[in-house]
Amino acid sequence: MAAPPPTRGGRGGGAAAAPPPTPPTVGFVPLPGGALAPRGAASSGGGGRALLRRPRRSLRPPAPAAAARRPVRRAGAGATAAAGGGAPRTPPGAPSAGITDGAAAPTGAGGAPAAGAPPTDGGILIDAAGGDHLREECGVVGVWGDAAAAATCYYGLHALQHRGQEGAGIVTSAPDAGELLEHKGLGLVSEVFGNVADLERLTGTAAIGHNRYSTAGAKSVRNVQPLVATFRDGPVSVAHNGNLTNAPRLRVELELRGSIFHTSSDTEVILHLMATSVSSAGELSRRVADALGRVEGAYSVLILSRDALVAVRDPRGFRPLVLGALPSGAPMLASESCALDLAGAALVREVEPGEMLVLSAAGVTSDFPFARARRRACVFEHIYFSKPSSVVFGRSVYASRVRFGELLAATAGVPAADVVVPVPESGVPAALGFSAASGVPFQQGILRSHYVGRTFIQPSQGVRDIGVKLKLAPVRSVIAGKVVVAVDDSIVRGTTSKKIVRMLRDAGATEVHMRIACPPIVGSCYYGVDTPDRESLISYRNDVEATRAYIGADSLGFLPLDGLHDFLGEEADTFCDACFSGNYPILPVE
Ligand SMILES: O=P(O)(O)OC[C@H]1O[C@H](OP(=O)(O)OP(=O)(O)O)[C@H](O)[C@@H]1O
Ligand SMILES: NC(=O)CC[C@H](N)C(=O)O
Repeated sequence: MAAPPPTRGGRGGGAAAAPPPTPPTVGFVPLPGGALAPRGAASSGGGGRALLRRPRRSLRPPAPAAAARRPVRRAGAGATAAAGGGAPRTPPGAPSAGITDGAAAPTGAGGAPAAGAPPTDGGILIDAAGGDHLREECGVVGVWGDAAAAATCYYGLHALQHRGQEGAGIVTSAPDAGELLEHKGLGLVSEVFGNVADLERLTGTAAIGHNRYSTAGAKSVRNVQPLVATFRDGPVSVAHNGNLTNAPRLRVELELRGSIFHTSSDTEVILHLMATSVSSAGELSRRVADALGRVEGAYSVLILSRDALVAVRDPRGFRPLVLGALPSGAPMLASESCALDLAGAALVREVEPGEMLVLSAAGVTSDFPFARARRRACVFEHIYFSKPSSVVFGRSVYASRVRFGELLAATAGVPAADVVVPVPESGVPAALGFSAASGVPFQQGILRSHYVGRTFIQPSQGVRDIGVKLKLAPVRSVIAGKVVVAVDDSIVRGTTSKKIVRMLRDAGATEVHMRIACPPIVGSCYYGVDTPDRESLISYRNDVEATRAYIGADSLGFLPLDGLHDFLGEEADTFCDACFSGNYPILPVE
């Protein structure tokens, strides 16, 4: 794929160097119950095929004392970025253009910001508004027909803790019980379930669980999932990973028809749409299909009633969802395969985009009740979110990251480097790949404290600044007197990179070259990743050279977008890369 024009110094990738310039741098596992064959005409499972099969395949630059929220500036002409290209801009503000498929967001002439963008004056973006670190999404887990359902979910949530640290919860269903049992709260899984009695109280053989980091709605205990509602024919609970791009509009419609919302979460619209479904007297799966047929955006969702567990992935399959089987044969569902691993379940396959699985006493059925769409799996799952031990979208996350590092070494190598140092944790596999491909030795020149969780990295600039120092420490014996290549998975606000460069220089590095194993992030995510507003993304306002100057590195290089596409190969157009390209499969509807 051709790189966009380098209007603003190679936003799409490549490297920028400080003057003097450096060179460019289970087999089949039976489930309890009956039918295993998909029942939808368009089922990818294929008429007689077994259902259980192997898978197919914080820029928050610290503001100078008087600079908080000062006018945005950007690098002007003359930036010294190397190869790469610009990426289209996302439209200003939250667009309301309905659904598009593959439509690039409006771009100003020559790659400049579209109309409505803040003024620029040739400097570097400084934006001191609040915001957390990036790794925030949500994780879901579910199990059916398991005597220890709540405990299995608990382990699954532990394995998925990296996907959300704001709140956690588990809801269980016992056969013949009149209600669903729930326990949830704000905090980490270990905090919410710190009292084992809370877990023991959750009896039942079916359960769903959720780790939340909000993408819509407040960070309040009310919004912690799974959400539970009581319909006239029984209670229903929902756990959702993703973001519904038309939730605000649906909410207004529902409220005008009398729905009373109890949360500010987008997820609640699913419950109200189910309650008001034309199939409200019918079986759960029909209501779910009716409801989800009206929502747009990203959802990997688990819905539990007294009689069934329904798992659905949106037609574009933005967010992951896998099916596994416990040693007993009981089916388990999770955002990532690492949750199956911890619970002792075997990975069976992905839930397909647009697929609805219904787990009940009758067995497991598969259906594809929605209009088909091209898959748009989130490529950032491979770059940053998912755990390296997971298989996501049919690919090993670890292998992807190592390959990103190898490609980075090939496109933005550092001649005469002495040592490759990863920025823990997410930068480690890419640094290994960079080292292997370049022949420069890998060393753990930065160590991560295991006693600092993100709980302590609060959304205030002062605490965030100290947060990086609390979390990461240099190893002087590795760094001193060396030309260091520091490899990280991504730059969001630039906070971490700036601190890392300073830290390495203070530890005696003679040169520090930052290498980033993904393209510059230029757009916010509308599909369940809690990226900050694009105004806070350092690469939205700054070209590679201006970013390099801000973080203070001797050179800065990104994995180019076309390199990422080459890596994805024939699957490239089945991945969503909107945060790098501005190519949004669906735009939000207000
Ligand atoms: O540019 P910034 O706004 O600083 O954000 C980018 C940083 O955030 C992430 O690390 P995180 O702190 O989530 O830790 P991890 O690598 O251990 O997941 C990522 O790996 C970068 O290091
Ligand atoms: N990150 C997510 O998947 C969040 C789920 C849902 N949109 C919420 O905000 O609760």
